[in-house]
Amino acid sequence: MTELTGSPGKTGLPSEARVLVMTAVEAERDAVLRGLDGDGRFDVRLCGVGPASAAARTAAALAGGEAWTLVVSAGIAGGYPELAPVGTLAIGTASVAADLGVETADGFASVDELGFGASGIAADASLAEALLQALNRAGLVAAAGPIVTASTATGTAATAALRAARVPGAVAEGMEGYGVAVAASDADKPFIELRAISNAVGPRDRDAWRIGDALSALSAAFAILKEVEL
Ligand SMILES: O=C(O)c1cccc(C(=O)CC[C@H]2O[C@@H](n3cnc4c(=O)[nH]cnc43)[C@H](O)[C@@H]2O)c1
Repeated sequence: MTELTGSPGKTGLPSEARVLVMTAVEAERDAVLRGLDGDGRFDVRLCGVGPASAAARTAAALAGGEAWTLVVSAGIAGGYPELAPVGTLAIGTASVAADLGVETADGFASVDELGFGASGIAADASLAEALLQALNRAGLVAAAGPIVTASTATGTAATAALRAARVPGAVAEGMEGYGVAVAASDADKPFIELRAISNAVGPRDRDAWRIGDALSALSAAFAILKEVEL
C-alpha cells in the first residue's frame, strides 16, 4: 500500500466541478447515485465490463462537449486481503493493466518493457490523497495503491500471486480502470479510480462475494467525495 501523507483540510472538488463517473454495471451506477444524492456536478454513466468497452465509452463521453474537470472509474472490486479486505475501499494511485504485454520464453514482458506504451496510468495524486484523508476522517477504511485492471478476473491463487508480483503494492483488481484512465489521459483530464471491495482477489468463490456490502461502501464513499472541498 502506498503511504499518502500531507496536511488534511484544504483539498477536493470546486463548486464548478464537472465530474464524469464511469461504472461497469447499473447496480454500481445506482450505488454511486445514492451516495451523490442529486449532486448536479456529477454525471454517472455506464462503461460496460472490461477495459476496451470502458475506454471506448469514456472517450465518447469526453468527446461530447462537456467541460469535464475530473474523470472517475468507480465500482466494486476484488481486494488483496492484507491491504484491502472485503467491505473496505480502495483508491488507485495508478491503474495498471497487469496483462498488457507478451509472453516470452523468459516470462511476461509488459508493453513498457517492449517500448510499446504504458501499462499504468497515474491517478491525480493530490485528489487521491485528499479523498483518502476525507474517507479516513469520516471513519471509512480505505487503502491507497495501484489498482490492477484485468480483462480476465483473477480466479486462482497462482494468478493472484502473479499479478501481485507484476504490480507491487497492488491493493485491488477491477476490469475497467485502465481503460477509463487511458481515455482520460488522452483527453488530458485528471483521473482517479475508487473501488469498494466485494471479494478477495484469488480463488473464485462467487458465494463469498459481499456485493451488497460493497455497494453500500461505494455509496458512502461518494457521499464523502461530493463534500470534499478545494
Ligand atoms: O450480481 C450483482 O448483483 C452485481 C452487482 C454489481 C456488480 C456486479 C459485478 O459483477 C460487477 C463486475 C465488476 O466488478 C469488478 N470486480 C469485482 N470483483 C473483481 C475481481 O475480483 N477481479 C476483477 N474485477 C472484479 C469488475 O470491475 C467488474 O466489471 C454484480
